[in-house]
Amino acid sequence: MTDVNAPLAFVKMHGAGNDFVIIDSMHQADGVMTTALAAAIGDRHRGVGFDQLAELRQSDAADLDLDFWNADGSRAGACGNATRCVADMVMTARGLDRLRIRTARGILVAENRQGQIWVNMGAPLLDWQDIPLAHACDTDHLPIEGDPAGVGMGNPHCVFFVADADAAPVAALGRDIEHHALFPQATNVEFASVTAPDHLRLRVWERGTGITLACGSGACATAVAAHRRGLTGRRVRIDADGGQLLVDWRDDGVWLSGPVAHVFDATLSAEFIAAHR
Ligand SMILES: N[C@H](CCC[C@H](N)C(=O)O)C(=O)O
Repeated sequence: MTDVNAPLAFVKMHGAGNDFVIIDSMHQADGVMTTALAAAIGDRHRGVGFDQLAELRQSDAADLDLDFWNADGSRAGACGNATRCVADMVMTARGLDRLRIRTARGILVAENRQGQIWVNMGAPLLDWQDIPLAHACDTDHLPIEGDPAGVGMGNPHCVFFVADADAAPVAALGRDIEHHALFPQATNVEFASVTAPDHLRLRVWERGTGITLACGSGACATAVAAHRRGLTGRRVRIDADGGQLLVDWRDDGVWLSGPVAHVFDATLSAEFIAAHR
């Protein structure tokens, strides 16, 4: 039996500044994470702090299963940057060029192309039921002031195109739109400006976390929304606050790449685990 109150080792990684705690539970019978424990680890004062926590689990359908938690302990159905970080870590450790990762969204494929890791985040969800929205509407032009677009990437996104993303009120508007009635499961909120037909500037308010330095699924959703509106081609560079992401919307799905950093390895004490489980 696994001692669920044993010390818990984790890896801190950054994907373009998107900040992750990664826990490897591949050799446990069950995952160790709970909502309460994720929220405690996610608290930057009481715990460690992260934008998302990702837990690796043994899979009967892919090379590994991957689950995501937000800083408030809520679950996220997709996390592109953490998927890239985990793919990089596991492919390096196992000497693989290709990896299949099962998330809540389904099986995602990661590939090493000339030393650069790409993850296929799957086809964008563009029907209102799938994002999901509360009622039928044109997902390219949501009935919200500012004319945002709605896109699902396994998690909901509300994308505003603005003249200058750097001047956008990300915190004030992000907090409001996150819980807008049109989004029954709340939403991530993107503020994007078009720099060139292959280049966007992006700032993000993440559901369950707040402002982050980058958001992979948000970058994918923004690239999809921009192309749908005829603003960009299918392959774009996206400048997030913490680094540059690459998005390539191909026939087989939306591919995501960008920088990855292994920051440190550490261990949470048994006392911390026992107090917060
Ligand atoms: N940072 C993540 C997205 C987190 C989304 C999460 N905040 C949600 O509740 O959907 C990414 O790289 O895709």
